[in-house]
Amino acid sequence: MHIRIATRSSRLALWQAEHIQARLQADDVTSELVLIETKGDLVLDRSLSKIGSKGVFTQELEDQLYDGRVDIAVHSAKDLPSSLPPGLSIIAFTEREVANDVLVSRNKDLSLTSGHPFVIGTSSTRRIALLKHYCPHLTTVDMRGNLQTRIRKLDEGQCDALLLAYAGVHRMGYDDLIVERLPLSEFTPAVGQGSIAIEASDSLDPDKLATIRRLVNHERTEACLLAERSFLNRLEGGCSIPSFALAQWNAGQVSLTGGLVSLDGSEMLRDTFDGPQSEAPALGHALAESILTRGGDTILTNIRAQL
Ligand SMILES: NCc1[nH]cc(CCC(=O)O)c1CC(=O)O
Repeated sequence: MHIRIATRSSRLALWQAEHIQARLQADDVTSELVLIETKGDLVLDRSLSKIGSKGVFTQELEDQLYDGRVDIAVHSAKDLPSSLPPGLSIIAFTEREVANDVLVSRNKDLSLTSGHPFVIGTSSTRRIALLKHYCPHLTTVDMRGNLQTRIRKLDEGQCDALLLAYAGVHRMGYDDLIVERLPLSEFTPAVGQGSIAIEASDSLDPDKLATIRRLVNHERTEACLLAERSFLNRLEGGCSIPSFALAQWNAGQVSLTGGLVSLDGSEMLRDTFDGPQSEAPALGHALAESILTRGGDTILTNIRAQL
């Protein structure tokens, strides 16, 4: 069996695609990578929320899936919109890496809780809003580009620290620069953070589908991500909305915590729902309903007006 894999060409994307290749190789499946640039890679002078929330890092890969030029596309699960274009599905999720956000700096003394002001580079609306809520003494500067670019900007002095996903920092070998791992209870990650998702056309050969699922999919992570993605889907939020959610396995059940924070950090809504694996999508829906009825709908309306 031979699998053609579409991937972005950033170092992180290549690491992830090669990780999938290694998984497939365990069963003598051969594969090749097809490197594709996306709008999110090419347009670096505007924030993601201004480029457009949906499919900024995925659309050009999806075009290849439709054409049948590739069998699968490999993405950070976090970068995949909560509803996919017709005819495309996620067929597998890898076991989630440590999901936390981390503070990255050359200065080991920096901490979000020290009370000392400093400047954090990030372009994520979620991270900016959470920082405004929990750490109003800190300031942020816009920082886009891949991980290597951001670390260069850090070294040039454009900021004192970066706020990043542990998963990407670790995969790129920058663990030495981690000065703090942020608590999941406050800096709850973005939906999907830390897992790698495999996207395919619904017309993918069933033998390939079964083989890829067997070699790559992690069932518990899949249940957790179904819960998180159902939450995001109900909020109709892409990566431009400061929502957050993390589902975890707890005594045989899925426990989903998530919510929404206003852009200025002043309003914070959170809730937790637990249930059996089979009800994972319903948990996401219930969480979204809770957040929306408690004022989340107004927060979302305001956010959409401001972006
Ligand atoms: N938004 C970009 C992005 N998409 C996935 C990751 C990291 C890897 C992951 O979370 O799986 C990152 C960088 C970051 O947020 O620090």
